[in-house]
Amino acid sequence: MTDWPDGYGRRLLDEVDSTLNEAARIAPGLAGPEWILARHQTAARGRRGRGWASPAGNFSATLVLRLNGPAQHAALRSFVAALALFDACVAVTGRPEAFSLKWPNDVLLNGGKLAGILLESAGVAGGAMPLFIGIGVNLAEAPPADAVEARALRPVSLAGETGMRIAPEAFLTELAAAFARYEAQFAAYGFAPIREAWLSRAARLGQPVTARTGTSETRGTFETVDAEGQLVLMTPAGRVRIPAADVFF
Ligand SMILES: O=C(O)CCCC[C@@H]1SC[C@@H]2NC(=O)N[C@@H]21
Repeated sequence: MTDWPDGYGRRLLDEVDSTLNEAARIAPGLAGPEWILARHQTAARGRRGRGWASPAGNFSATLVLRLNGPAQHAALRSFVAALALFDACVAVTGRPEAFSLKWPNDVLLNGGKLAGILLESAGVAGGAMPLFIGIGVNLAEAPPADAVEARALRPVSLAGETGMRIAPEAFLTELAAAFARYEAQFAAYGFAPIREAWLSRAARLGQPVTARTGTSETRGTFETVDAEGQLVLMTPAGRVRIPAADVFF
């Protein structure tokens, strides 16, 4: 059985608007990192202003962290969280080959989108930056395919793809333990080992992908992720580094 990691708090809510909103409300009173898990969210949000379906049975949580390091390290926590999510998925299913990571931080199962991460921050308070890592996993149910953009990957659920029913509380224990391990590695050795581990689980490495930023699109071969976490594409016009985008396969 996996132990809850030392130094991390947790609270369980029946219903909340969004665990990200709850994180912002409680952060000023927290002394250390805290996981907030909600059975149901009434106003969950996804990346780039999109909504996020959050029915009971799915995993909906936010980790509140206080960061003392350089501001650019905050965004790299999305790779730490994605790796932890990957490991938690493997821990509960025993199927490492079924999962992969899509830049910057989606978890795929059998090639469909299983989980997403949304990072938010709340400005500097007392020298430490509060960072909120919102994580949603379709443990029980996935939204219908027509609820996502035309070129987006099909949404999948863990139950639908594997027949396994995993309780959000059990998933949180695995995720919190994995996050604490990778966070300790990040604190000790920086981004390099996190980057290597992320790349070894990456979907479509060496293959053509399209990165969309606003209204412009860049098509190229997915070469790597650089030391700043940027997507590196080799295009006919040369190597392009992309700090933030939606990626389509
Ligand atoms: O668009 C994505 O891929 C990111 C989805 C993030 C959803 C999670 S669910 C818990 C937390 N609360 C929210 O309102 N959003 C995040």
